[in-house]
Amino acid sequence: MYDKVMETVTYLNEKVAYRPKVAIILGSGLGDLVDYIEEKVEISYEEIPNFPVSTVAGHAGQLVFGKIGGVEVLAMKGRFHYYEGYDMKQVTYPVYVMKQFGIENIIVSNAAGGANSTFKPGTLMLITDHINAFGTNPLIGKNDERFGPRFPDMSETYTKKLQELAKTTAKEMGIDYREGVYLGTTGPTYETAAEVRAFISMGADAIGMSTVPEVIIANYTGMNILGISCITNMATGIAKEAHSHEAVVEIAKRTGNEFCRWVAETVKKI
Ligand SMILES: O=P(O)(O)O[C@H]1O[C@H](CO)[C@@H](O)[C@H]1O
Ligand code: HPA
Repeated sequence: MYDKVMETVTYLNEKVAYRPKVAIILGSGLGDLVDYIEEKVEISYEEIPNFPVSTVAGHAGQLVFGKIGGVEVLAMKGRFHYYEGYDMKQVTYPVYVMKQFGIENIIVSNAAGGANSTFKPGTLMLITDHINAFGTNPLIGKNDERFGPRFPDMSETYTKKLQELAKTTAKEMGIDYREGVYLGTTGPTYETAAEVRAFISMGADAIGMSTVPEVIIANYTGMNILGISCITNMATGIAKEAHSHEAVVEIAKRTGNEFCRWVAETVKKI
């Protein structure tokens, strides 16, 4: 794995002059953030050695390098989900690459169902912590100390300093946000109402099918982490209507503007 990662990193180093310290993983329907990136260099996943290819609607499959307000960034437009059939090492492969490429701060975003009944579609939630309900862990297997320790601590997974920065920025910009716990499951089924009740009793405020594996690896490799969920629907049992991915993407796109403004301004201060 290490050699493969380094091969990918060498390719990127040769292909682009940018050396960003900040990366952003864009969730379903949140790809418009790349419109805030100037002097872009875009690379399709197909072109990148050892990179998996994204198959989900609303996920383009490109690495986008450039600048937001003078700060160099790397945006991942299209992520890999466990339910697509990738194994956990493939799902998290880009995060390993980012770390070796020099990324120190990662912003992870997602579209998620609201489990906290005080949320509504369009609510932006700053992730304060997560629950891994995938039933597996991307670090299962032999550990390679060149990436990180065998038993990573997760007592401050979502970096307090970045949370404070995002909160201050939101307040300055008049952006409304909530805070909460993200619970990640495998999908691809949306939850049953009984599962949502169980997840709420476990402490979930938002439910999705991504983010947790990437964050586990970002924490393991020693990155600072900021997470934002865009609540696109209320979770099953709270919502009156049935779910569809088309509706998820549409709401994410519609409310994505606030998300993009918030992330762009926060990036400038990192
Ligand atoms: O988490 P992201 O990739 O934003 O997407 C969310 O939206 C999709 C379901 O509609 C799932 O992939 C879920 O995880
Ligand atoms: N559940 C799981 N994942 C999701 C949801 C949901 O309600 N909405 C968007 N992604």
